Amino acid sequence: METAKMSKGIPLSDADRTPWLESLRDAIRDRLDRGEDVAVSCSALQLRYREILRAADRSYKPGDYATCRVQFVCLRASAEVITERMQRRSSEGKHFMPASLLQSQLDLLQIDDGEGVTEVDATVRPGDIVRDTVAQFREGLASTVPSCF
Ligand SMILES: Nc1ncnc2c1ncn2[C@@H]1O[C@H](COP(=O)(O)OP(=O)(O)OP(=O)(O)O)[C@@H](O)[C@H]1O
Ligand SMILES: O=C(O)[C@H](O)[C@@H](O)[C@H](O)[C@H](O)CO
Repeated sequence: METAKMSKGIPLSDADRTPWLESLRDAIRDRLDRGEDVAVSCSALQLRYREILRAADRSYKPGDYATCRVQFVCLRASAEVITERMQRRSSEGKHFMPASLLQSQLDLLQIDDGEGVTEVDATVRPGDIVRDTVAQFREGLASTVPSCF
């Protein structure tokens, strides 16, 4: 239903997104409960959406972003780069989402300093994006561990 709406160029509402975010939260919680790590790729444009996903960590206290087991990476690219990628993808008939919806997504995107979202350049090759992401996480973790040497 949501994909039909988007393919007509209509942005989703919070009511459309909430059940999807809650089911993702439950899937993440299942993995965490089993002691597994998991990486999920989804659109979590707003703080309130990310708070739903952070609740996958049963110990999460709202606002305590740094200690939450759910951490976010924002893949950054300019509107021009994203538009070009989306147009290529929809012209190949590979995706339901038209490039005309991009502006509505950028209007919603909210990443505040202090929330601790890791930002990574998404214009490089996919393998380099992964490498940069891992490096940034390592740096973040290293800064929380006191040096013994
Ligand atoms: N690092 C990259 N370099 C070049 N092209 C890329 C890169 N990452 C993604 N693309 C291309 O951009 C388009 C969109 O990429 P992708 O499917 O990863 O976006 P997404 O926003 O995660 O997906 P979705 O819209 O389904 O959430 C695809 O056609 C993909 O091939
Ligand atoms: O919340 C939303 O509006 C949707 O999740 C969209 O962001 C798309 O489904 C996603 O980007 C895939 O193209």
